[in-house]
Amino acid sequence: MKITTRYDTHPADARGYDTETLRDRYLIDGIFQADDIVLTYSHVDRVVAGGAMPVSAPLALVATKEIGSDTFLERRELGLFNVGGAGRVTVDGTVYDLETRDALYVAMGSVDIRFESLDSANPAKFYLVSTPAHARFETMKISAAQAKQRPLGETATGNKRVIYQMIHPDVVRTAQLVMGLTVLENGNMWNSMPCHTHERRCEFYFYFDLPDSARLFHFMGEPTETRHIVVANEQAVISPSWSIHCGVGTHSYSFIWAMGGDNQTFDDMDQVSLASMR
Ligand SMILES: O=C[C@H](O)[C@@H](O)CC(=O)C(=O)O
Ligand SMILES: [Zn+2]
Repeated sequence: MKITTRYDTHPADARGYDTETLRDRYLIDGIFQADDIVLTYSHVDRVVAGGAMPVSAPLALVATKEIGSDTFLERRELGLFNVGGAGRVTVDGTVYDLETRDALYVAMGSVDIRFESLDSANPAKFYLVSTPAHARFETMKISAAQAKQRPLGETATGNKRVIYQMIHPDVVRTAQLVMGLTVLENGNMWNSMPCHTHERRCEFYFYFDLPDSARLFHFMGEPTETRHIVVANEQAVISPSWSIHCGVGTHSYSFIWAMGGDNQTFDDMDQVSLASMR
C-alpha cells in the first residue's frame, strides 16, 4: 500500500500557480496499480482517495502513520465504487460482490477489509474515498439501480447526463461522506455546467470511461480566477471548498464525485452565473 500526502491551499495562493504546480497540488494520477492500493491523504477535509486493484491475490486495507489509528477505519468511514471487472470486498467476514458501477459504504469501526478480483484477466478496480467519522452506521452495498437518479442538462447545451446519488442521505446513512456517479449521454461533453461552489464541502472528482486518446479539461479556481487541468482517463482532481469544479471532454465520459464537510445537503450549491466568470 502506498500513501502520499497533499496539503491544502489558500485561493489567493493558487492564483499564482503554473501548470506543473496546479497538477502537483490538485491532480491525482496513478490510481490503479496492479496488485496494490495507492492512496492520497489530502488535508482538504482529511479526505483519503485512491484505488485498489487486486489482480493475483486479495489486498487488505491497513492503517499507516498518516491515518494515526490502529486500523484504517477506527475513526473513518469509506465509500467505494467498482469501475473494473467483477470484484469482491470482504468486510469483517461478510462478502459483498460488486459488478462494475456498484458501490459499497463501509462503516466506521470495520476492521478487516479485503479486496479481490473474480477474474484476474479482467480485474476489479475499486475507487476509494474515506472521510473522518465519529459515529458508526451500517455497511451497505448500493447498486446503480438503487441510486436516486437525477437527469440533468440537455443535448443543445452538451450537458445531458444522469446523476446517480448512491452514498447519499436518501439511500444510506453516513457520518459525512456523500458520493455518486454522473454519466454523460453519448455525444455530451460538459459536466457540472452551469457550475457552482459549496464552501461547506470539498469535492473530489474521479473521471473514467474516457478513451485513452481523449482528454478532459477540468476547470477549477475561484469563479473569477479560473484555471484548468488537462485530465486523462482514471485520474482524479481535488476540489477545495472555494473552487468551482466542472469540465469538458473531447469524448463523453463518466465521473464519481465525493464530498466531505459540514453538511450533506446536495442542493445547497452556490450557483455561479456564467456572466460573472473570468
Ligand atoms: O455538488 C455536486 C457535485 O458537484 C456533482 O453532483 C455535480 C455533478 O455531478 C454534475 O452536475 O454533473
Ligand atoms: Zn459540487
